[in-house]
Amino acid sequence: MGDCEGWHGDNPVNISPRHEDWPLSRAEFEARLHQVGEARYHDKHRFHDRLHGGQCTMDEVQAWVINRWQYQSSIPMKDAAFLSRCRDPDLRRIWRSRIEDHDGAVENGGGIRRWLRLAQGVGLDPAYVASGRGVMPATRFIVDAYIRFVRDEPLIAAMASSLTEMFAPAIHTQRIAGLLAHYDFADPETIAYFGHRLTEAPKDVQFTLDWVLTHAVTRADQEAAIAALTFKTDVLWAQLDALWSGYVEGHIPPGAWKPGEGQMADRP
Ligand SMILES: O=C(O)c1cc(C(=O)O)c2c(n1)C(=O)C(=O)c1cc(C(=O)O)[nH]c1-2
Repeated sequence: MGDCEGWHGDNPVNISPRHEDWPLSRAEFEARLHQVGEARYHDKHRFHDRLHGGQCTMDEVQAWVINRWQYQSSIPMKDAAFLSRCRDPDLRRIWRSRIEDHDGAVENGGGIRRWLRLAQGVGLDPAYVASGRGVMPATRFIVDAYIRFVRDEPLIAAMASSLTEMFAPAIHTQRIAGLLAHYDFADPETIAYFGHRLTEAPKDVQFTLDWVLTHAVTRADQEAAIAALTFKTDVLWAQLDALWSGYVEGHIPPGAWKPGEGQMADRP
């Protein structure tokens, strides 16, 4: 047969795996995950430049708070969906802290209550925001896709989809500085949500990244994890595309919040 290196015809005795099927080393795999964030994370979306740079109108800020509520309030539901299929008590014990971070205890609440404090700070009635009435249809569909993904996909992909949080501390740091510099509503209390995430997200990432790097050992599982992270960057990016179309360009879809609705001042 002579020199047949790299030849993969239908010779049944040639069973060596093709190069593209070889598992990535741990370092290569981790680098590929980071590349997804570098290329596609929503810190590069023009809406964030506008928000952090102080160019958003208060209507745009309110639209962001209302729509992002859909994401915030669904995160514990997607984590509950994850727990519902997880047979390992050690994994469940670690994962449930994500729900605790958002729901908190009765007295002080958690991230969800802090988001509603932000809503109040930007002049919205928190009960209106919590009702979810003003959320755009696109935002609902996108967030719903994330919950379904975590509920239905293999465990490694479900876990890897949360790894966008690797890139979140940098955007939260930018956001804290940008909001404090440019908007009167911003003070340590109204934007407390983001400060808390600076310690919560790295704790989640440390565990999940190690778990994914350790358990995704075949090339197929590694590629599935990278694809899951890519999907999740789409979830985040598409929400901002919808927001831009609705409230920067002014194409507000039927049923979505209209500027002036749900204001704190309208509270009986
Ligand atoms: O403000 C942001 O840019 C941002 C991004 C992300 C993310 O990367 O998914 C999360 C959050 N914030 C966040 O606050 C949060 O609680 C959170 C949970 C998750 C997740 O997928 O489980 N992502 C994120």
